[in-house]
Amino acid sequence: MTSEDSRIDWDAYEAELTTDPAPAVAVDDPTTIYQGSRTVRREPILPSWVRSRQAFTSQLSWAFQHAAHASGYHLVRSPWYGIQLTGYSFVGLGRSLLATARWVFDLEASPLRRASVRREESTDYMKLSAQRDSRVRLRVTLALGATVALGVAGIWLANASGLAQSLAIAGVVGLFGWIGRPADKPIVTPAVVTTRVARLTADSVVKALSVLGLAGINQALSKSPNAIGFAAPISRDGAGWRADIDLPPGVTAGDVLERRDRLASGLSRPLGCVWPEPAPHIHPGRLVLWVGDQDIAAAKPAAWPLLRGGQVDAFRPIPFGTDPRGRSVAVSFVYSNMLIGSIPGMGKTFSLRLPLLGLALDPLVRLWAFELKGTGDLEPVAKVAERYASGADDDTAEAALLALRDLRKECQRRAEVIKGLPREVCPENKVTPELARRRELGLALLVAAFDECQELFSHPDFGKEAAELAEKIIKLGRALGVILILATQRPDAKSLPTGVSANVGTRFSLRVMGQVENDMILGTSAYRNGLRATMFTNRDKGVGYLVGASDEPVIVRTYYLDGPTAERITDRARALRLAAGTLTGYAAGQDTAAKPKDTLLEDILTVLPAGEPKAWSEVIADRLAGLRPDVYSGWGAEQVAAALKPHGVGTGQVWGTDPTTGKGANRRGIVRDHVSRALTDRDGKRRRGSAD
Ligand SMILES: Nc1ncnc2c1ncn2[C@@H]1O[C@H](COP(=O)(O)OP(=O)(O)OP(=O)(O)O)[C@@H](O)[C@H]1O
Repeated sequence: MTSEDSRIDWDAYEAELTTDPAPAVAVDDPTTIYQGSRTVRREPILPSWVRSRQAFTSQLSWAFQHAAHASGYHLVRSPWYGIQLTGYSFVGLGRSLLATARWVFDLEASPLRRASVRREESTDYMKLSAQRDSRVRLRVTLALGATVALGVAGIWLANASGLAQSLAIAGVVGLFGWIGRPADKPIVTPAVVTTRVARLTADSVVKALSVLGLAGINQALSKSPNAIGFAAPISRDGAGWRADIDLPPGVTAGDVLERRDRLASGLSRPLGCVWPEPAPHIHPGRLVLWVGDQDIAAAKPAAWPLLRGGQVDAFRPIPFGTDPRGRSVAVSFVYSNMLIGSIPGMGKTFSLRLPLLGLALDPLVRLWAFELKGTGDLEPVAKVAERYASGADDDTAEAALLALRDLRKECQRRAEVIKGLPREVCPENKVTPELARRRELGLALLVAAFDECQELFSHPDFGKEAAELAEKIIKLGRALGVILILATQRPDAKSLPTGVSANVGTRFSLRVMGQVENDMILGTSAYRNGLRATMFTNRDKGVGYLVGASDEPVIVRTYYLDGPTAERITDRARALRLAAGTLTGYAAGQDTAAKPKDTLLEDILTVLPAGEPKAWSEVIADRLAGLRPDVYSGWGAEQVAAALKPHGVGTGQVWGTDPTTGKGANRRGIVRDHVSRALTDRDGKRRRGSAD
């Protein structure tokens, strides 16, 4: 710990940050109360789409889109409907004339009359004939009246406007066409075909569980067909069915999760519809099975709520994705760092870019972005980033390392600022929205993203120092408004330091291949607790387990924002920043990502005069801080050793005298000759380089 550190009670900061301000996104229905063995379920008074503004607007927009779709569909087909109706109208006219004639001449009673003739019942026949005569007389009069009325209407129509004539002709053709239509062939085909999804039943669930090949389930079922319990009736939940299952003793939800594909096969549903989740807070054998009506991978991703416009408050959670049930899931970057991991090509960069775009829409948030693969996927963010670098080379890795060093210093500066504030302004010793808004304090959220961070952490020269710095920043920066977002495609101990992976608050794992990677990203024991990002398939792009954003881990499909959309968002964010006067650094054309000139070797030779061949590293660090406090303040022996390593200068045991105790001791130190030799080598190389 450096002298700067000792003035700050870092542990106190840590202890105060035990609560996560992100609002809970309940996976399990909170209206379910468990009363011993009985489950009582309170049905909500209002349907969920009325209670949530987002659900209400989505329902409304669905209705609108449905109506618009149906109108468009029928409008396009209306000429064809007209042709068909005209054709059928002749048939309809014939049918109508025939039916009128049958009615006028009472033909429906003629079989009765013929029967009375056959039976030679003259009284019956006389009665029927008399009835027919009176009926026909009345009906002929009515028919004549109707014909006269039609004739008058025809004469009026002949003199009416063209529009009235067209409407009348369309009406008559439509009416007769409708009457003449064939019974087996509808003229108007439905615009929306509703596919009925089979209801999820307890029987189908038990059958599907019994084909998983799990001995525990099969043995239990052979003893009792009721070995699989249901904690609550299977019910509709969002656009799918939900079953709360109690697996037989000894079987865990994780066992089932591993066989998600077999479960889907047993249920005869697409894999992307079948989402088993553990509920370890109830017990390890509780499985919450959600079976969606639609394959999540095939479904159109929901639109990002921030797409439409407006500004963002970074102290509120940023919309990140939707759970399989279609509910929005947000991630808070206040007091919480984030780690994203997966095998290549599953959507890490998209998942990292998404919150950066959201945070960019808060003009007070300072953004640093480093993309160590060199594909330029974070390019849209560069327009608003205070620091930005992209590349798979050493220079970019070094720029990222320098950024970490500066973040560390920034943490120390912020801690000093906060310490100096009156208790009533800053009672909890951490950055609040009010403090972040006071620009003179410089406490606005500073979010630094490192995509493909394994390139930095496994770098032969910078890796060790970067890992140490990242761990410190992750532990201490969050209270001070300095937040890291890291994404890696190689989550192993070498590429993702355990000090880093153990301390991040929010974790998002897209598809990974094994338990070790799974637990590196989602946290120790995640796999054992049934959180298995191994169950995702190659089709599940952008789909992962999100841990730490809410009380319960949740499966999330990230909102999909492609490159052009990201550009549009950062254009908006840039305009907001220009208006607020917060566009600084790289985005404002100042090259802050450029490395400051490295004068370490010269500086060491300055503080270690020729008459002093060796000195302890800590002594050198103190002297360097005296020489250039802006560059070296806060450095200790470790930093000096790490910074010298890329120059090929190592440290060794050096005999010296402790200035405070006056006692001699052997400690790690530097030999002046090594430094001057490294300087000569470097200058020689530079000369040769410029000569080439
Ligand atoms: N939410 C999403 N919905 C649908 N497709 C997505 C989603 N997120 C990402 N994808 C798709 O996944 C592909 C890979 O995304 P991305 O480049 O972020 O992967 P990656 O994990 O960073 O890959 P690599 O490790 O190779 O850099 C993209 O082309 C994108 O189309």
